[in-house]
Amino acid sequence: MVRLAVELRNVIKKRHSKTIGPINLELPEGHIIALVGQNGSGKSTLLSMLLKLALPEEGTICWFGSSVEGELPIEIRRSIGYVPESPIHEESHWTPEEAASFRRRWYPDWDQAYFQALLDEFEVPQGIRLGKMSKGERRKFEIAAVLAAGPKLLLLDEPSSGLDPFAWRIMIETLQRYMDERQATIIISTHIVEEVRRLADYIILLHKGKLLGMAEKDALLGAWSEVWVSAADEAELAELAAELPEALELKIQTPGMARMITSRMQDLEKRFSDLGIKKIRSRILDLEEILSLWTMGHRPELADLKRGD
Ligand SMILES: Nc1ncnc2c1ncn2[C@@H]1O[C@H](COP(=O)(O)OP(=O)(O)OP(=O)(O)O)[C@@H](O)[C@H]1O
Repeated sequence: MVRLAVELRNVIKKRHSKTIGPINLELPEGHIIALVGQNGSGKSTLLSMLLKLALPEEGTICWFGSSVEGELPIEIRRSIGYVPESPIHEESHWTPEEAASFRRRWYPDWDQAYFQALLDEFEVPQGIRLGKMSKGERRKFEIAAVLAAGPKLLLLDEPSSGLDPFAWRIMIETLQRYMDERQATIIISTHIVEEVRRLADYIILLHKGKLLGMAEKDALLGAWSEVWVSAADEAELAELAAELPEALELKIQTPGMARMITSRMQDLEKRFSDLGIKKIRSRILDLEEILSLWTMGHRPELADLKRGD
């Protein structure tokens, strides 16, 4: 049976005129889950609710199988690591070493050697105040410090914002290794499709406050194709449309050639040969295009944890 790190049931958060939710989600332990969606879709709000920094108006959230009334108990709070979109000001006058000695007192599993190794690998300058660091240097400190506390659940709000490509690669490898070695659950909000492609086991898509679903990344990759076939004119296009229920967004692209997209390429290929339709070429859509199609309403097959994914 799949163990859940977090479960949300009918969770609704009202933000002025905007409503985030209802959100129903089961987030499995030991996986990396990417939270994607356009600006303002509710990603940061969802992460804040997972820490009880924002409280939903409706619904319930369970952490590691327990729902919690009031504040998060200290043992649950300590098992969650959070890198917010903007760093907290309270630590800005400290050096990395001073901030670490404070955090060390709060997190019993703090691993100083791991913290130091990550600072070295990221080349975070030491001896200067966090508030004086560049955005990327501060981000690297935050990632190192959150991992050193040994969380079971890691909430990362756009963690790579400000990182150079070298640091970005270290971050990707570090998170992957951390998840593999500790069976931790990592929820990462991001706009970077390459990050999703490299890291995510599952993808959650939010759009304008609504949850569009959670899908397995591997099921999404390769799910959609763009296909071009010969079609003389609009009359022939209408015939194609009637004969090819698997084809979506069918239109004449250039004289003599029609373009379509499909999530049922094999069925379509068979139909082409049955009907004598001449395929000119096809290509598999990339993840960015698939997420855009999903946002526009072309829902993929969603993850079904009970099926044992
Ligand atoms: N503290 C707040 N008070 C009122 N409204 C808020 C607050 N925080 C966020 N909102 C609103 O809630 C909606 C969701 O915001 P949120 O920050 O969760 O989106 P996001 O998906 O993380 O966006 P981005 O990609 O830009 O970081 C937005 O319309 C935003 O204006």
